[in-house]
Amino acid sequence: MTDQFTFKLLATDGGARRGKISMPRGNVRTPAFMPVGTGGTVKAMYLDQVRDLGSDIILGNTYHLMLRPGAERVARLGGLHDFARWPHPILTDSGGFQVMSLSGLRKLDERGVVFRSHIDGAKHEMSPERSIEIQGLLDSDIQMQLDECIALPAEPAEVQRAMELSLRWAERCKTAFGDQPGKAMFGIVQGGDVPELRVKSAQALNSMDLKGYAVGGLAVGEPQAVMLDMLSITCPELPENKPRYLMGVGTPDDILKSVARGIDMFDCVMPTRAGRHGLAYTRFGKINLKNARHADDPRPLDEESTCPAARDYSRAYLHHLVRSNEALGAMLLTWNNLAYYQSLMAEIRDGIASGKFVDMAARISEGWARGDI
Ligand SMILES: Nc1cc(N)c2c(=O)[nH][nH]c(=O)c2c1
Repeated sequence: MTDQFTFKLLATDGGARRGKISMPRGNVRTPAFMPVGTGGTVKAMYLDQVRDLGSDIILGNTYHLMLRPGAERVARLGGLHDFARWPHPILTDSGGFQVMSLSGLRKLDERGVVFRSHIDGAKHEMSPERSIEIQGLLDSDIQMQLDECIALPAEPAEVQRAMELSLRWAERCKTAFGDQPGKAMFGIVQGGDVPELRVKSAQALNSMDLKGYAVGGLAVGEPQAVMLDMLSITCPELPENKPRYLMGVGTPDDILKSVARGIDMFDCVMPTRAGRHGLAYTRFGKINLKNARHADDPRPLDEESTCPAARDYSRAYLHHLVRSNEALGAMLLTWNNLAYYQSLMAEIRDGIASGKFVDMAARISEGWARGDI
């Protein structure tokens, strides 16, 4: 056990990195995938199941939790770990991204954002300081700076304005976070699809000597090639001895290609949201269980999987559950999808450690391309 937040780079294979984040609530093996636990729950899963699949850390959404049940209420009840019965590390986002994507954003200026709740329309103000305060009330282990993420494509002048505002907000978040040895506040690199702005943002955040760095402003509508190009430009500007977190990413293919460019941490709603919509991620590719072709298929999703949802249920049954909109359909497919994502992360970590990342990635990609699923 440790009372400090530390990152150790254990191995590299080309641009891919194998590492370990250590903090008082536990260790995170990187590259790591963080299941999204929006309102203190990973939808359609028991958190013990999430843990048993190999999840070292989950993500909590500050926007949702501040609106309901409320950060002060969670604090009174002992913090998010006790509230949700998840004693392991939690990363919380700043809330800013979801303010701008979910709420009725009323105003954004130097002070912060003013918005109306998508739940009851109540007015809220979120400054960099308030975002860090809320994440502290949640007792979050890794807290994200408040930033402004703009959708792509965007005018370079607008990208620059948002990037520079985010840098000023990073300084304010660093000051508000103060010195919490066992916790971390990560800065977020912005700069859109403009290489020189990405470099400027990364170098400025680097000079703040933060405990970790996220790459934001991607997975916001740009082609995968643009995202990957921005990673190839950004990651070399970030310190080797700090974790790098790509926000909101992604598909298994996104993850493989982003690990190859130096990313250590990922979060994405894709496996959980897809599971609720009848989609299964497998080593053979993605399977849409709504499709009638599965109605009489006695095969499981993957008879070699260690996950009962993938190994013990026929595609015909899963198709029936999905078409009947049965809750068990969402539960089993979410279970399968998170199991697949965590098995992919374990395979990636092993591939890097053994110096076989490139061959491993090629083999996995070939499996997806088989198509006879
Ligand atoms: N794709 C993205 C998902 C996210 N949750 C975020 C975010 O929380 N902050 N900033 C970002 O740029 C961002 C990008």
